[in-house]
Amino acid sequence: METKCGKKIMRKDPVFRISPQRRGSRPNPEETVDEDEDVKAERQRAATALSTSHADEKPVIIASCLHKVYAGQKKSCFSKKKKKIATKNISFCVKKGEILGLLGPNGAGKSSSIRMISGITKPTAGEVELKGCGSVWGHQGDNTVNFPGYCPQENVLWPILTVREHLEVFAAIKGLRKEDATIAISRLVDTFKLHKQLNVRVQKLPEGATRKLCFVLSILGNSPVLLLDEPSTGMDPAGQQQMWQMIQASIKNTEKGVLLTTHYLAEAEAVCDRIAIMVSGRLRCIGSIQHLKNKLGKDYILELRVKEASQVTWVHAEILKLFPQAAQQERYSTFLVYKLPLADVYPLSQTFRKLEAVKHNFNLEEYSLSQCTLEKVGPLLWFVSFL
Ligand SMILES: Nc1ncnc2c1ncn2[C@@H]1O[C@H](COP(=O)(O)OP(=O)(O)OP(=O)(O)O)[C@@H](O)[C@H]1O
Repeated sequence: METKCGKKIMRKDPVFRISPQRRGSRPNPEETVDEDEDVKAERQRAATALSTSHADEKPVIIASCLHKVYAGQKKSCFSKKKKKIATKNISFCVKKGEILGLLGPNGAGKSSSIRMISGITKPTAGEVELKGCGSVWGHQGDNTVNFPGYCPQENVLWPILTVREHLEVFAAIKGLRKEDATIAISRLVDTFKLHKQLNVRVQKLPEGATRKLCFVLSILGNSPVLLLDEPSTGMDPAGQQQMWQMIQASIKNTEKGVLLTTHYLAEAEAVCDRIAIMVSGRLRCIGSIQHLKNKLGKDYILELRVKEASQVTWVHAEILKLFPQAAQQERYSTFLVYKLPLADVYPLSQTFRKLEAVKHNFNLEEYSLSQCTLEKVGPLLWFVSFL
């Protein structure tokens, strides 16, 4: 390989990148303050899971008190190195058959977390245990050499190797027997329609196809743990859909677990069973999508379209009379939008009766009452960073 690719390329070699370094860090004893109940409960779950000796009860991924401080760079020879805290004592588990989404703005610490879990980056403190790969960082090391399926954020591939050569090299590294590798590769090539690109060198592939190859390489070998760092970046919508289906299909009714980082709420909502939100290195929220909506989007959105502009003032007054805590969000000519707190909306049957009366009395064209979607919750997520 070295003769073929040259030294420079080998330094960025994906094989070395996926070779986990092991152990050497201790759990962080630092107390965590002002954490929400869901985050605290997850921390406890991770700690308990680490200490259990029953293999059946172990989650697929356990990350406990992961803390990462980067040394930082000197701005000048006179200034001191400024340390950067990328993650602050984060803990979570991924259960069997679960896809956990790690969501957060740029610089939240998602990639640092996934790199520590994959074994590539050494945590400053904390423990990681992966099913089938043993203790990546922590006390009870073993000598297991299985690799997790890892799709890094950057496409770290050999530019002059073809798609086929990548698939074959990765199959060999992951220990697949020749006949198993042939079957697995041909299945993946069919699923992702890679036939035409099989003999194309990576340097000639379009961005979306390169990303797809990275993802395919991560799922090759059937690892029980899949770590996907923004896998769909640069893909077209059809490619994204294919990938989402593949992720779900590959873990359905299995004992595998997936950790997926994403910027896209739509992706998290489409693929993930639970979502963890990271802001400024801290875990701020973890749970099902419904939990997230309940926690961050307690409000309902009422949208009304009035037929005649002359009626708008009357409709507005009526809405405030019926729902005293309604907060008007927008008004475009005859279109009105309000935010209604939960207390004003329940019981829903009564609210719909009131709205039907408004529709009838004020000749509304239409109205809708809906709970915040995850997309609507979106801006609130980033708002959490100011809490
Ligand atoms: N090798 C490094 N050395 C110094 N600081 C780093 C290093 N890697 C990451 N950081 C810093 O740590 C913080 C967290 O970065 P990280 O890449 O984990 O965030 P992220 O949530 O994955 O962001 P993005 O979505 O943009 O990838 C950022 O402020 C980043 O600048």
